[in-house]
Amino acid sequence: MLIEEFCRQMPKAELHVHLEGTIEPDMLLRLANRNDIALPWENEQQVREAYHFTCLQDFLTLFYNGCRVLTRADDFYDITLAYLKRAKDDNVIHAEMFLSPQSHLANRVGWNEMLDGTLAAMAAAQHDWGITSGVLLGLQRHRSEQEAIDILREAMPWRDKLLGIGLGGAEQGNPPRKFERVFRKAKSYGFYLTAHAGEEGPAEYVRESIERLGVDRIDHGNACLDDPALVAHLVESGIALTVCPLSNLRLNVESSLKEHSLNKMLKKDLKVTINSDDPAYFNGYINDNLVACQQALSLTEQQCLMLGRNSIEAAFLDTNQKNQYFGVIDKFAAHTAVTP
Ligand SMILES: Nc1ncnc2[nH]cnc12
Ligand SMILES: [Zn+2]
Repeated sequence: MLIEEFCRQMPKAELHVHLEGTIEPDMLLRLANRNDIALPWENEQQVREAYHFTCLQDFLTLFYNGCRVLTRADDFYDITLAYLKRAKDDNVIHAEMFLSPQSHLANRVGWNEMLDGTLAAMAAAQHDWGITSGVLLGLQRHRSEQEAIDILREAMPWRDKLLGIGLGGAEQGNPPRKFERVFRKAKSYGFYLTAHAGEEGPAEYVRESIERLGVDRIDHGNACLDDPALVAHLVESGIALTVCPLSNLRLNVESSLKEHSLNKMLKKDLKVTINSDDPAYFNGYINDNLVACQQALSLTEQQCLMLGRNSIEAAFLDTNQKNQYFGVIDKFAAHTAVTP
């Protein structure tokens, strides 16, 4: 088969996707209608036309506005199931998804609505399609650390059902060190830790996320390339970067896929994975991202397989589960020939 088809069919994990960023325009309009929420758009085309951004903040304003359509457990169920179905169709075998509690609490939507719906859809997707998944609470960095600590405390009843925490939102001017205490607490609860860093912010924020927050993974991480000692540390420690190429283009973090940091990251042996971030807003799911990079950078079959294996290695799964998934990829590779 052609390498493009090989990328699409390869079993993979998605490790960086925001559930609220998966609400497609038709779903957005349907949920708004169902919950009697006024939106400034009347049809799908108007919604799509609004999805043009010059920077991260531009996008975040629309993202938070879109969160308003989610009010009941059913809404969270529907968006989670729709994403997992779409991911399964891209041959995703495991997904780790951010949920942004502060966005919903600000809209007077409670924890039961958010998590009962989301977790029920995850169980249904595993039962029906065999796809495994986990939820990370995406804390907002423009809000206070005290608020993040409160969020962590409020999430305690669901502790065993959550994978961990992440840090997202407007990066510039909101350094990771602001959240040192909350990350320490989360670690003590046995949570996995990750943070968006080096997307719009500097390499220093990637370094701080590692040294002061103790993260297990970096989301994006593009700016790390500006600091050779940091790159060496990332390579040596095996800390993975969850790179989101089409998101980077849409938010003007990178100017083209041919010039994308991914190329340099691969050359420097950084452990990179390819992800979609907010696929409904950036018009690209994981396979769209993978195929676009393969085409732009002429990635080889071996490089594509490495990206697939990296996604399992960097997942917050136990060793047995990882070995099982490595086996699935190996079997795929052994039975699939790429036409030159
Ligand atoms: N790309 C991104 N960066 C920071 N916060 C986000 N929240 C959702 N998508 C995000
Ligand atoms: Zn993100």
